[in-house]
Amino acid sequence: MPIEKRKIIPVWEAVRSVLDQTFELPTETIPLEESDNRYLAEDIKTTHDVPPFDRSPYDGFAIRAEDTNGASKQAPVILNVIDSIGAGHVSEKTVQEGEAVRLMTGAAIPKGANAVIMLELVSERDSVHIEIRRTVLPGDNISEQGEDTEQGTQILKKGSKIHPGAVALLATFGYERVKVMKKPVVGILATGTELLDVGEELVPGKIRNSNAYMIASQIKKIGGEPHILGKLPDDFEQTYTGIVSALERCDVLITTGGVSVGDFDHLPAIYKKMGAKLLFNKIAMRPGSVTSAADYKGKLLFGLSGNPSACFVGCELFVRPYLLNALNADKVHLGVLKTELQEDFLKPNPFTRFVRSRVEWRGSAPFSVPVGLDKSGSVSSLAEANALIVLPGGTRGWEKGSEVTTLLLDGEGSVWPWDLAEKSKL
Ligand SMILES: Nc1nc2c(c(=O)[nH]1)N[C@H]1C(S)=C(S)[C@@H](COP(=O)(O)OP(=O)(O)OC[C@H]3O[C@@H](n4cnc5c(N)ncnc54)[C@H](O)[C@@H]3O)O[C@H]1N2
Ligand code: MOO
Ligand SMILES: [Mg+2]
Repeated sequence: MPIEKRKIIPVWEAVRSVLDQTFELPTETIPLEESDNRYLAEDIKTTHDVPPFDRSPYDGFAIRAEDTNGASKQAPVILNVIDSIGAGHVSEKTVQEGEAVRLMTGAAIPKGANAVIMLELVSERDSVHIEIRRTVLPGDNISEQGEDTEQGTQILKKGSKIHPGAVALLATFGYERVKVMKKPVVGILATGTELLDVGEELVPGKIRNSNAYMIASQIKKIGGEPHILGKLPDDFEQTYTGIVSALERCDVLITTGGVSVGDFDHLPAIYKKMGAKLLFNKIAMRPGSVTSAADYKGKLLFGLSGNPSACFVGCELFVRPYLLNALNADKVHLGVLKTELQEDFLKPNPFTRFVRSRVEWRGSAPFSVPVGLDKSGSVSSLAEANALIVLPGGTRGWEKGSEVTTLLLDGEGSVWPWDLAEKSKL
């Protein structure tokens, strides 16, 4: 049988076509303590001023600043202490001329007072008299109501990922429960007669199914809910039926293996039989050139390569933005950093390469060091990789010391890292 000719597209075009497919995720309301790393389904506005009342930032005395006019070492001012409060209490007294209220950090400033002096700066004559030897100005040491943020300010955006700081704000404004996007359910099906379960002993010709677990871990990190739906032998009918029934149980289906041109690579024919609309099945990238995607009745099927590194890269470059887009995130792609390449890649490659690497900082300068075997079938390169060096395809190789774009596997993502590639038509 002649091998079908595939249309090769650049990476950014494949990414774009994935982003053009959208799907709606429902929302759910969950306890604040369970909201870490979830995506907010609504904008959050402050429901009150912070602080909600004028308060003391120090343990000290609330006073009337004008009472200290002219105070000095030689001419100290003596004030009567009329009350003493800790945080959480409000004094019922009003500070009048010559008076002070002893108060602790976080306590509300009593009526009549307009400044606070720290405990260390006064001498206590007895339990009800203090001596002040300096001039205090009105407003000194008062945390004013609303100085941190005012009521009605938009403080967190729909689509932002809930991190510890966001949790602090949600708690501040009384969100015991938080409205978040439901996690997209991602079905994962591994194909390959050679695949053993993780707990099985090796036998000749077989390998363990590592991709399904790797993808599940990537999906969790991205913010989805992975469902490993098992593995299928390289049999057309079984794979076809497996995929069709798996699609009913998830929002997105990822398969691994069987997308190339081999005798047992059934995915292309399965897409055809299903009537799924192919988005792409050949990308000018390495690893992962055979990464495929197809739309079946509004649901996306990602056909990732069986080769572990190719599978990993395909998930990061295409599945990540697709899921994060549905979660309303704004930085749906991997983060970008310019780094100095630490190895020669002198052989020109027509395809853009994504080299598993480690970004290391020497002082304030980022360097990228390729890690492990640079082959798409390699799994060891994934052990230490925290980044992918992007080596645009073309007629030239890349020398050690060149500045290269690097995609970061951890941390904040980016809005669109493909600008350069797009402009140069890579
Ligand atoms: N004649 C050609 N051969 C190949 C081409 C090509 O263009 N012409 N492309 C090569 C490239 S590039 C890649 S990438 C692979 C893609 O292969 P498939 O996606 O069809 O995947 P399989 O053939 O099923 O498996 C490839 C490789 O990966 C191992 N594998 C599969 N599933 C898993 C799993 N779940 N866990 C771990 N490892 C897995 C499998 O045993 C194979 O070694 O095709 C090239 N060939
Ligand atoms: O598609 Mo393969 O992963 O390029 O090496
Ligand atoms: Mg194959």
